[in-house]
Amino acid sequence: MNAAKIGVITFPGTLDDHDAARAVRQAGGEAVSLWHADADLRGVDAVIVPGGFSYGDYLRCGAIARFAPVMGPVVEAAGKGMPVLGICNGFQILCEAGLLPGALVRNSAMHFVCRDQWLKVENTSTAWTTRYDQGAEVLIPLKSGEGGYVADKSTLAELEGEGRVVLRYVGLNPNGSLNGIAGIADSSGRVLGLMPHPEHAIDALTGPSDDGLGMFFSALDALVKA
Ligand SMILES: NC(=O)CC[C@H](N)C(=O)O
Repeated sequence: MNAAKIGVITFPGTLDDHDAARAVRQAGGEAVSLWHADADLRGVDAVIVPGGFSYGDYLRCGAIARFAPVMGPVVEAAGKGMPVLGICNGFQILCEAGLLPGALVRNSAMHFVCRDQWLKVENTSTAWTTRYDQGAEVLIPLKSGEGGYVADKSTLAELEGEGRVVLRYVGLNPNGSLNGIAGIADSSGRVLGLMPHPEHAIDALTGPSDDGLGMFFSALDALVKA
């Protein structure tokens, strides 16, 4: 059987596309490079919008990338159930694109945060989290300047009520995110955005853990079952 194809988008200023592609391969998938100017998704089964500084973070993180040609097909495919993972800058882009609610704003301490961060997995039924145990605590690197998750009261209540807060910071809240939110899903559970970087935690030898790999395995499981 052919490996499922997971597209990894590169925008000008993207930083973590290679690590995301490596994580896909390590989990047994085929990583397909997508370029910001692509008009289609090259036949992929899922998409990762990776981290970095797309378009230099000008204006606001993710605010320009959301208009990149490739994002049209991503939004359309997500609407039809394609699994989409937005990591850090990718999460910011998915919020700007309207695939996920709310926004990411400057960290409460007003400086860039780079640390290994404990997270709690609160929803194991999304396309990207089935490989985790409910309530599992995982150690994943976080490195961002605009990582504070905000949303209005009714959106927050909806996210909490529907179990769409998938990941929450444990121990401390590193960026002032409301309710300690580190990652959320859309209502289908197939689009996930998170600020920490699972693609940087795929090898216990180089650290800080291999806790991130489960996300890539989960998506590949979901694609096999689809
Ligand atoms: N690691 C990242 O993707 C960083 C995202 C964005 N540039 C920020 O600083 O918030």
